[in-house]
Amino acid sequence: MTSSLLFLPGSRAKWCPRWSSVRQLSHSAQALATGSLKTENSPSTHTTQPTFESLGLHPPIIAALRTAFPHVVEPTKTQAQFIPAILSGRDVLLKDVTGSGKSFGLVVALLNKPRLRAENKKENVTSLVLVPHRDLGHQLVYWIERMHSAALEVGPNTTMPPLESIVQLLVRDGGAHLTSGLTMLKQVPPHILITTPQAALDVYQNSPDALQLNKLSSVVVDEVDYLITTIPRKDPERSFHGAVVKAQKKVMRHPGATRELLDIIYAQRIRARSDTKDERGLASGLEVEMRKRRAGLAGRGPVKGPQLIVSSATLRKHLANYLYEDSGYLNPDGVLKVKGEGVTAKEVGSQEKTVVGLGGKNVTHHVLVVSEDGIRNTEGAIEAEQRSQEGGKKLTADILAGETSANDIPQVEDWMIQGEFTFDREVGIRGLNELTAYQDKASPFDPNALEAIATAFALDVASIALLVLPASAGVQRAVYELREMGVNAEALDGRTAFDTSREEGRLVVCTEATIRGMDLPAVETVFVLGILEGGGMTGRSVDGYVHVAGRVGRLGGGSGKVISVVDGPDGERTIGQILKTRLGVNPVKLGYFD
Ligand SMILES: Nc1ncnc2c1ncn2[C@@H]1O[C@H](COP(=O)(O)OP(=O)(O)OP(=O)(O)O)[C@@H](O)[C@H]1O
Repeated sequence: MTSSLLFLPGSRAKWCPRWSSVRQLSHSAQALATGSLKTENSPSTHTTQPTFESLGLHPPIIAALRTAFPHVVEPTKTQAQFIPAILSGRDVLLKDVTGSGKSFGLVVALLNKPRLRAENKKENVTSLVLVPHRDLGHQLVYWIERMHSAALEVGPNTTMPPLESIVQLLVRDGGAHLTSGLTMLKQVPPHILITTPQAALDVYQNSPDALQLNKLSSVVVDEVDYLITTIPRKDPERSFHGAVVKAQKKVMRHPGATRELLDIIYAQRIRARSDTKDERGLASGLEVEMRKRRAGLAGRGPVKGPQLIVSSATLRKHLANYLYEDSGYLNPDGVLKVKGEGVTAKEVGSQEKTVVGLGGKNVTHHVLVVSEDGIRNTEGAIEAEQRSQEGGKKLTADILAGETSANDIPQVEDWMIQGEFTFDREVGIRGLNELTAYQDKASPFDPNALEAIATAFALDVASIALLVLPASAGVQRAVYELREMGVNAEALDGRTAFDTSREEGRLVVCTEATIRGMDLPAVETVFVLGILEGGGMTGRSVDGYVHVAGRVGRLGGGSGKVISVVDGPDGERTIGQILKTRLGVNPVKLGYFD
């Protein structure tokens, strides 16, 4: 196996240091990577501000990065911790607030990794990146595309691999993953393959050799808590033991595409792990057995397998424990656990020093309650002036690590464990005018709720707003209803979402499933219809709110509004608990609904 790198202007010898020499570039990067510097929760261990150079990234990649994204000058704290670890091949458990640059940093680090080649010099897929939905895939590809074009700009006479040999996206769009997608994958195995777990599994089942899962160098699971369902560990002191065991069994019966893939990729690690493991009760014993069977394992083997990186803003304890202690996916020696503290506004060029998360200091949260009687602010909402005196709270992912309660046992619905979410893109192709089918069918949406959203959109939004629906709601139907009310609404489409030349004054409709991890810096307001993640007061609904709210005020610098629209006393009580009790946020009044 030999290595070469991407973005290689001019002579490879000049621009393509081997990884061993790259590591010598920076003592601090090495120390971070090997764990001899304390990294978890301790960004202050740096005496000097880390730079992309000091982390060990290659100069051509840094040049392309800064040309394509002029606002990205130096790494965020969290990037400074995990980029060296990724470059050195360590496994990483990554948790930091929304908008702290996790996905972006992952992409940059993977680009920098040595290109994997087989003995016969044929290129292999180096990194497999699993994302929960196609639009996040489009976003990651878009970032790489921009860096690729910038690299050509920086060095127009350079030898540049074509984009498809750097990155490919494999999703189930009309079955393309098994036709043109598969053909391309076989012809030109890309350095980075971005895919939804279900599409990857289909390809594996159809053509096992195409993905070369046994040769990968890295596997990334982005938004891991959306892709892997875990159940809080049973607590014998509590009365909900039966419910836990039932939920665990359901997850084991339907592990979801992500676990199935990881079971295949990490078969050897799992075997080594399960051979030495104390089986601690029904759940783990049964689980190990099921997974051994799926992986077709027998006998003892060495601990091998590609580096695994998992990431989310909301990585709850039971998932982290599962990954770390039970799954067998991680290499027990030297996993780097990054638990970030968010991004300081100072880091992104503001004078403010407050640590921000959940959209941060300049993001306000609002609750509208709708009923037959009209639209009102929630009881107890504070005046905007009062809120600005209080200032923003320090909200970090730590708040979300709360105790397990009976309510946190998720209702394991099929959509939660399938690992792929789809919606009909036909509307974008045919045009909404042809959608007459809805005319004769009663709307599933509360007209008062849509009216509240339409009114707030008209009064409040100058640029782009998001409307986030529960996962099972019909996006196209909501678009239709809103258009009937005169709102310039459209369904989220990752292929066009980043086109900044498009007109503003748009309401982009999506579900909580299809907005996970999306970075749309122009979004100034997020509307949330109802309570997400099943409707009740659970850890998942808190996390759901955090992810959705994190679509505004990205990287701590921006401002914005998150407006929840609920109906009835239950909805009002639940959103109140999520905001005030779990997240420590006071809802603020929207003056025009007084
Ligand atoms: N080092 C940096 N300096 C300035 N901006 C950055 C830096 N890294 C990333 N960004 C910007 O921050 C934004 C958020 O990045 P990204 O989507 O990677 O965050 P995230 O932590 O993955 O968020 P989420 O948890 O919501 O998925 C992007 O617009 C990206 O351009």
